[in-house]
Amino acid sequence: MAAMTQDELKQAVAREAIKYVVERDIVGVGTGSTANFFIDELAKIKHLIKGAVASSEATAARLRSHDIEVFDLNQVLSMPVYIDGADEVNAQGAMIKGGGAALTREKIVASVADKFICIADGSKLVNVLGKFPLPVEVIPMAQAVVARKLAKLGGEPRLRFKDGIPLITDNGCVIIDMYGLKIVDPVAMEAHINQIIGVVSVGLFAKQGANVCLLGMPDGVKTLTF
Ligand SMILES: O=C[C@H](O)[C@H](O)[C@H](O)COP(=O)(O)O
Repeated sequence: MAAMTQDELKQAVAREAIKYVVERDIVGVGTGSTANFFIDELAKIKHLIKGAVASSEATAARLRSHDIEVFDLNQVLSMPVYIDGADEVNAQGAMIKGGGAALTREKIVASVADKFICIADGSKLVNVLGKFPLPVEVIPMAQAVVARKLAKLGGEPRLRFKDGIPLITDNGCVIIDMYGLKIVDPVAMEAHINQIIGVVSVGLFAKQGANVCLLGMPDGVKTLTF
């Protein structure tokens, strides 16, 4: 039997995540290629849910393309689950996110949900977070001062570019990626970066990490519960 492709692994966890969707309620939806597979699965049961809250403009557009109603978070008091991918996850459920530049809205939507269901192919599980560059969303005028402060943490801060120009997020901000940072204490690192003036948010989801992680493995979906 041929080995499963990464897309097939992502599709498998997206399918599994549907089991966590609560009928007649709102589901928080993340951003990225794995979340896109989830949206396509969600479309198949859209008649059973009330609607969704999106963590990015791209996710909102994909949800709407399937005729899934997208609610403004300001109109939503609570939601049972937030379902999203990750760039790295450790055995305690702490994650690096923001490879798709949606970290801030992802964190905001996730903070309203009762449970964070992380969906990822098995290659995202790591012992120590930090091989994937840690994204930090920053107010543009503070870019240089924040980069200088981030450099003191040991890694190399690099402004993220797209098509030759600095990437601008859905929130009108820039992203500084921290290369080579070994994150031994994710909760402390998240708190430290959060207090740097000019930082909007950091792509470390440690204080509020995943409650469940569905990992796509060659022999099936592995479920980690935290
Ligand atoms: O900003 C993007 C998000 O945090 C994504 O959830 C993360 O980058 C994982 O994306 P993918 O499922 O494409 O690997």
